[in-house]
Amino acid sequence: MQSQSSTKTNAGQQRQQYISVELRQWIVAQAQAGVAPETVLEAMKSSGWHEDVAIKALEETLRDHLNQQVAERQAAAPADHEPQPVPVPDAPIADSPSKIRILDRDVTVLTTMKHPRVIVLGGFLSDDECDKIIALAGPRMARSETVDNLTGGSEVNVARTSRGMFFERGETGVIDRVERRIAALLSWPVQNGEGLQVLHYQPGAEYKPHYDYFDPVHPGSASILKRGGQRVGTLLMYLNTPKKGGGTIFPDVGLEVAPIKGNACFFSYDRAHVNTKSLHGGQPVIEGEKWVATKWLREREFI
Ligand SMILES: O=C(O)CCC(=O)C(=O)O
Ligand SMILES: [Fe+2]
Repeated sequence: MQSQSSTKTNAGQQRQQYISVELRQWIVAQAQAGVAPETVLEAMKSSGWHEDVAIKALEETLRDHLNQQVAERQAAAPADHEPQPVPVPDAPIADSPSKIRILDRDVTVLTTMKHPRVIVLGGFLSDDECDKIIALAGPRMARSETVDNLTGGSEVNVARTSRGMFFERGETGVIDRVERRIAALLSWPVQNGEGLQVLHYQPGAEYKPHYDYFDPVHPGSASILKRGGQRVGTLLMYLNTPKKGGGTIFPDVGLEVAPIKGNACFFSYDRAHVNTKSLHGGQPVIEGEKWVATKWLREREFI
């Protein structure tokens, strides 16, 4: 091994020397072979290196090597950053129908958008279905929680000041009927849906803009994704009509969907990425209250 680097003279001046390419390669090779840094350092010292200079050379070389590896990985696999698109649920609206028959109900197509994919439907639920769901959910409401990014568990979040609860899939007759209607509307199996969530917002309560998919970079996401893969679509069903406020907003495209009793707002996201423009939130309720039911759809069977 050559001993070329900067080294200190007795007078404390620094004499700059050159860390050769060969030396760098040798240091990297030692690290790759699993040789402990202390052993590499000892080898450098015994071939004439000053300890502090050798440490600096080691640190710099390994840091540069790591940075280069990261850069190479980023250049070779942009998919690491934007996941590949996956199939998503969608409604049969290709020929712009004003109404679609979904099992037992005629549903009006009010608004559609391609990017983000948003479909607003009129009369998706009957008034009676809305009232029944509120009555069933009411006694079971608790402060809404969101997913803890670190553990995958849930936690109370200041960004979400509604109260909420989850039904089991197929828990009662009305829940089962609505779930089957959703599956028929979106051609997506009932089994791929999470249990229906009901939220209740009082005046001032809101749900700040967020994404419904789980960001894979968060350590907590791995355990969540095991139960049916990613979320790929959301169907919001408005169970009442607040007097003022409470719209669902999509800030990336300046869209606000009015919360009207019985109407539904569907949106999908084919990858866990901001480019889906699926950022959305529940505006603060200004007057009255807001009840909404959310069905999240997964890639696979949700167990
Ligand atoms: O209340 C809303 O309008 C939005 C609800 C929502 O984003 C959610 O439940 O994930
Ligand atoms: Fe959401």
